[in-house]
Amino acid sequence: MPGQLVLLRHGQSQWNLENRFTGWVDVDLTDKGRAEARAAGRLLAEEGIHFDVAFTSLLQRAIKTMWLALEELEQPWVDVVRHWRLNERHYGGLQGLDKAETAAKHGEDQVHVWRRSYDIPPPEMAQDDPGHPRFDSRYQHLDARVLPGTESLSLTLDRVLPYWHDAIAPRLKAGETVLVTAHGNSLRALVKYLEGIADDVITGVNIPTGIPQLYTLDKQLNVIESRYLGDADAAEAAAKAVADQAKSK
Ligand SMILES: O=C(O)[C@@H](CO)OP(=O)(O)O
Repeated sequence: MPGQLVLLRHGQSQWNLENRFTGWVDVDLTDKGRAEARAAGRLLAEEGIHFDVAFTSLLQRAIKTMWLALEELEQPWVDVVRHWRLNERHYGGLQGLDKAETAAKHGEDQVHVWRRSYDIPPPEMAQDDPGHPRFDSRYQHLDARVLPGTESLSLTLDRVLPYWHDAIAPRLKAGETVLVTAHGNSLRALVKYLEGIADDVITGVNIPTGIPQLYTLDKQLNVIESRYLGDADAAEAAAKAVADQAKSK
């Protein structure tokens, strides 16, 4: 019997609150985000989940969400593995910009293409931009050629998948229960792969902050069942609110 998989998007971050494109910028959680992370831990406790391993990105909003959820779950001892391949999709030149202002300037349709199309990346961040990941010490051990200056969802999936196959899938196949705490778009990429969602359908998928999504998988890791824990209507409303972030006011 393969194990269970829980996907958890981080709680509200400072730039979720300010409605700014975030990507690889390492913003912290807000108080609300920390509360969401703890609430996620309580939902996992109610479900009686016992994790064997937890994977997360190199960005503090995901790392801290994972800590807080595991603390609330009273499983702070669970093995934790952090990896850059679980980082958020790199938002290129949009990082730091206000989503509604960007929609007012470029049009909602263009911003929807940048946010949700499968294979059209946002404008690229210049290689010499001080915010480029090649100047960030946490990525210094990597070949600079793998570090993105922008990413579409398709490019995000291309860099998440090798890590899924090498590190995460073997643990599930061994029967372990696995937590992946990551980001709106790195998780959309994974969800697209796991559920076999078509390129034109993934554009309508939005992942709410801080609500655990529980997957039951078969031996080949095909999805048997998936559901958000807690109140289904609340999860749906929260996903819609994410979709609406880039409406020009
Ligand atoms: O800003 C971002 O990095 C992401 C996730 O917060 O935003 P969006 O939902 O617009 O893709």
